[in-house]
Amino acid sequence: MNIAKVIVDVPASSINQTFDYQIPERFQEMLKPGMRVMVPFGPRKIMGYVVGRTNESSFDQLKEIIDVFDLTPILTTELLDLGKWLAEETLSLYITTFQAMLPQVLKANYKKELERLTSASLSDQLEAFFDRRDVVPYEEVENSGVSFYQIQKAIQDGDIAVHYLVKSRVTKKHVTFLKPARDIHLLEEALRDMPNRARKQQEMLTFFIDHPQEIELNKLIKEFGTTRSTVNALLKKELITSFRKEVFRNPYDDSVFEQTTSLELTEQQREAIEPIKQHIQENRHDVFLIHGVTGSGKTEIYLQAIQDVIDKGKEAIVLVPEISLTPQMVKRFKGRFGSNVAVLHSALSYGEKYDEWRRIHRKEVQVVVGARSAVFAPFENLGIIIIDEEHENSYKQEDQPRYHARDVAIHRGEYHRCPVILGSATPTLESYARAQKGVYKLATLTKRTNEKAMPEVNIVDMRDELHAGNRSMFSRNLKENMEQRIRRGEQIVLLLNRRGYSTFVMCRECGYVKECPHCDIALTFHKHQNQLKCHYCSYEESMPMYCPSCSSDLIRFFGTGTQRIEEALTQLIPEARVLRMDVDTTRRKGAHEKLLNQFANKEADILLGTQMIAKGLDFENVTLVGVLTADSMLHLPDFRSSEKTFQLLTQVSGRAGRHDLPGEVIVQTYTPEHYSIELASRYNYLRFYQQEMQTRKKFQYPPYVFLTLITVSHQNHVTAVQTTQQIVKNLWKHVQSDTVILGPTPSPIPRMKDRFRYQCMIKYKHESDLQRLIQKMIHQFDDEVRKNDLQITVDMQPYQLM
Ligand SMILES: Nc1ncnc2c1ncn2[C@@H]1O[C@H](COP(=O)(O)OP(=O)(O)OP(=O)(O)O)[C@@H](O)[C@H]1O
Ligand SMILES: [Zn+2]
Ligand SMILES: [Zn+2]
Repeated sequence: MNIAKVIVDVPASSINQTFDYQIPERFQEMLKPGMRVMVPFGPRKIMGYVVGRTNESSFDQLKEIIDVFDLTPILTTELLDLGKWLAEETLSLYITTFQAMLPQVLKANYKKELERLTSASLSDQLEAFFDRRDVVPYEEVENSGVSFYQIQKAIQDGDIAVHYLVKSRVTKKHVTFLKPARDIHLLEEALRDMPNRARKQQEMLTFFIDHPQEIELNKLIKEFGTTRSTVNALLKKELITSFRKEVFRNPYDDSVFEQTTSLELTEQQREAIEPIKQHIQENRHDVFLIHGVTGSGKTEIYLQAIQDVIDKGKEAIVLVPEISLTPQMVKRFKGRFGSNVAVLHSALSYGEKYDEWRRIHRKEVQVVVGARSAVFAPFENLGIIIIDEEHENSYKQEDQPRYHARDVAIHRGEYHRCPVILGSATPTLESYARAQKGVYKLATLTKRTNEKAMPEVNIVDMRDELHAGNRSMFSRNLKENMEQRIRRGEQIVLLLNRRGYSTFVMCRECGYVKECPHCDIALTFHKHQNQLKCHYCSYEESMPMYCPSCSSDLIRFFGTGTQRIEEALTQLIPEARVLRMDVDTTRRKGAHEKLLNQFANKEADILLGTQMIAKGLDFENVTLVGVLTADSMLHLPDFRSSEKTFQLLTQVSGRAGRHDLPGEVIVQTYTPEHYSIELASRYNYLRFYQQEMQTRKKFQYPPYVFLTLITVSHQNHVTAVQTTQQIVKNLWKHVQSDTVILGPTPSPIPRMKDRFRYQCMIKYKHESDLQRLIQKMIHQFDDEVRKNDLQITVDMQPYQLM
């Protein structure tokens, strides 16, 4: 087994394969799959991942591995296989899927150093190698008498640690510790011999006699009220010793979380958790969909299921959407499981993320709570994977590799034979349909745990406002209610749904929205050409002057930003204290949290914001939620727009009246009769599901069909069109008879960074080997891609259609 199979770090499809390298003698014993190596590649030296070892190669004259970066594998064999599977499923490169599983720090080649962790004597060679130093640059291993294998062993035994040195050394933090250097009776002897004027030293020595365990230097100085010089005096007399120890930066101070214990479950919770517990006990895989209204106690179910998993000595992954990963959320998991929880969050620094990842890698925790990429946590003994708010689009990565965390979770769940739990108050149609078919197991929670009714939702027809002469963004009803709450010292959340603004055309007189006659999707307004276009089928027409439905000339595209609303709001109700939360006010790190704290501390009456305020927030003083324009998302050029509207309205309504004070929701809309608005106001998910499924069936959208999106971009317009055309033509020749290929059409953003973008959409029911087929089509353009800067991207599960 002296040959290594290596995936090299060259992100090009022509290089997307393993290369064979000879393993030099000195790495023979220690090299394992999942380690990173440095290898010669053409004239360069590059990084690569060892994915296997073998005895034979079809090539002779293999080049040798130059260096090995890791002393323990950073990818388990499961993750290596997962990466391979994921690359094939999503048509990504192997190298990109491996990189996606690792923290940033491990994606590059950093300098390393070895640190001695023990004062016990090591082997002669290692002693010579360290040569009384605590830390030695890794390069010194090469010409020393020690072998890499010896070092590897010492790391496994905990005698040595290896550190990757990232810029500004963020990867590690060292702390100096002190402990007695001699037996206690010798310290006592020294104490008796100490002259009386050395009072401080006496006190400290007494302390060490009473507390002979190691203590952090800074802590000693602070708590003991002593100085460095006293410590130094004792060090010099060799009564105590100091040593450095690596501590992991824990971004959360675990001691501040109040510990909680399991709650007595409600009837509905018990029914939902029972089969999950059984699967955990029997090591069985299945996917469970928990459909529970907001406040129905889904999280408590997760917590108790995880407890079972921990009791079995296994591990748990909990995925939550990035924006829901609030301190409130972290607190619930840390509160139950304390420091047994690692948190993977994009707001952490590279170093902090790396530390959390290593706590998982070293099996120091059994639970990880994190955003999308936490699904790759390097656990080897998984007992459960939970995806909270499973309907969230952020579980889909919109970049290579274009994966959905749900698919990865299920794949890992099958491998580990453990349950996968999807939870939501508004499940995706895809998941709910699977549950209806029995592919997933469904549990339904209809009641809030506190038995409180859901807040009442009032719909305001904005067309009536216009007719009554009110041209502002705020209906009279909303204004009066806001004023009343402010008088009572209660708080208000106002949602401005900004996505989709200025893209669709609507009649403000009658609410009519121009849609594509072939696709049932709002046409997108292109300002420059004054044209309306369909982004699915490339249908287009010119912008009408009058509403085709009521002949009003008040037909126009829609658009207002949060800042303008804030201004209008302070004019309307001058006494209102408003906090604005949008991408602009939350750009800086920690800003999001600060705004929420301000609001929680009642420093403002109104929290005005975009989507990001709709999730997970829980303020007891909020009694009114206003949705300024429920329609804006309804008319996105996206077949999921009704679903997204329903989800958003349901989520945001769940923010009001969660505690003692009753809540109310006011939804302003130009299309009150639309089923997603009407049914969301009555919390009727099931009816919405049924109605939406009919639409999906009629127009052949998921879950009735699968979609694949191919996007081609090039600086030259003609090249982009022709390439797409050719792909479409070739595909037609090979697909099943019931498969449809739409396009080529210009992408929703037809030109980006001076590149023209065209796309085609494949709608299919049965294509057993579509990935391979597409791969073949694309390979024909390999030369163009390499030499002519052509780009072709494939999304096997497109979500962002605009
Ligand atoms: N069995 C129970 N008995 C009493 N209180 C409970 C129980 N289960 C959960 N709770 C409490 O009810 C509240 C709502 O529960 P939880 O947050 O778990 O619901 P959820 O379904 O996750 O809500 P959301 O979808 O809004 O996030 C919490 O304050 C929780 O502590
Ligand atoms: Zn009209
Ligand atoms: Zn169309």
